[in-house]
Amino acid sequence: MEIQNVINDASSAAFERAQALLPGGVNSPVRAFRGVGGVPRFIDRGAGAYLYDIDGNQYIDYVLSWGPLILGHAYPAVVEAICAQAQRGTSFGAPTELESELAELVIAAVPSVEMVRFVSSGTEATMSAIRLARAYTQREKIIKFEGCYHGHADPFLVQAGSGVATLGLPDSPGVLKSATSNTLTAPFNDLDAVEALFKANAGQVAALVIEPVAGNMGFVLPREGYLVGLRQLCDQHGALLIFDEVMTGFRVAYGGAQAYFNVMPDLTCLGKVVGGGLPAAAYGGRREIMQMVAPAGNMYQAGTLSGNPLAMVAGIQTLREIAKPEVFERLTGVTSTLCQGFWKAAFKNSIPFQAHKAGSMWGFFFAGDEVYDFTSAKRADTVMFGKFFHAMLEQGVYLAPSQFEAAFVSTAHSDELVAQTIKAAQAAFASIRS
Ligand SMILES: Cc1ncc(COP(=O)(O)O)c(C=O)c1O
Ligand SMILES: N[C@H](C=O)CCC(=O)O
Repeated sequence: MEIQNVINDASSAAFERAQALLPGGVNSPVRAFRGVGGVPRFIDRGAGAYLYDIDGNQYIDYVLSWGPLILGHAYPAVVEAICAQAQRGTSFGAPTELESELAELVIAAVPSVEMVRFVSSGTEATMSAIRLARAYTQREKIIKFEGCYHGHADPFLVQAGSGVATLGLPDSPGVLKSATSNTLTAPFNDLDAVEALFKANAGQVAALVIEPVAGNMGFVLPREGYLVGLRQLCDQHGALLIFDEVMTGFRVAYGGAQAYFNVMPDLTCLGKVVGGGLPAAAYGGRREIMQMVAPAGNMYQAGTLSGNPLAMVAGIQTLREIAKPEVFERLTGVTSTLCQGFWKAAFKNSIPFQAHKAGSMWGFFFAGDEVYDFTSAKRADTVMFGKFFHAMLEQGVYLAPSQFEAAFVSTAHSDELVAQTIKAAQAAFASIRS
């Protein structure tokens, strides 16, 4: 194994300083490396597919800011657009034409979206979408899935994935029982469980919200027919279907998971790629439902920095670039090569393992049996994951520091970098065997 990145003195010092100032030394839990141990790398800069830490180590980055950077770090057209906009002002608190420009791109791309409202984070998007669903249906309950993560708003912090799963936390203290008493949960990929919930709560379910491809319990694909089945159950029971495409939007396909699987939700939440690496997110859907949002209607939702011009131009440039047909063809090919390469290397070392993908989003488990829900995801070997993660980090490959996260590729991940990553994986599997 070719070890490159073992010196992390500067990151260690920075982490010590940060821990005295910020809870856990970070501003979002998974970054703290608690799922894998060790010192989180403090980042100096990013360029293309690479991250550089403050000790001068270079990494091929498969986290990409947790998904947004589909063009890689500091993509020139995006940086130029942000700089040009910054010269003209960073925020106005008044409408700009940029918001309509990005809205037109979103509506053209995402098949079920006819109108859109921009917000600043995925959390705001999902929180607002369920408020809207409740207002529209005049019902109170929602169904979510074990291991799915929809941001940190109170009603969603029930059996949540991502950092909640990484840290093995129970549902969060501080969240009132009354805030979650209308949240029903079902296992992912189990239509019968959803049908039973609808029957037991007849006429009370406003919406079913799902990550159509789960990326916050690790990467888990929906089984054949599952999303169509959910669509049918929602129709039968008068509930709205909400796809949380914060992660999958513009990622598994340009039109998101709904285009990839050809299943249309009533409302869609977007984030990450839509802001091109700046804080923008959105919710949108059928015009008739979206017209309920204030000031067109009376469902209230607002934001000082919503539709921020810097974020709008970053989103516009990003979507323009990735709309080119050849982009997704290449991204999908690169992701397939990575998954196959990892899987073959694990197999060669007799390590129970699986890797899966959709478009430019992928993930893997140290598990021999099929992973199809949160329970089976939790059976995966997190100790092996931790060893593999560090073996890769030492060879200059930056993966998400938790088994319960997904991985991403960008247009900057060349065939050469992918080959280098697979070579590192071969060495990592060999080093962690037994
Ligand atoms: C599927 C999904 N929904 C919602 C969120 C929340 O987004 P944010 O972190 O921007 O609030 C995330 C990520 O954190 C996510 O992956
Ligand atoms: N899984 C989360 C988002 O997709 C990871 C981001 C975070 O919690 O910081």
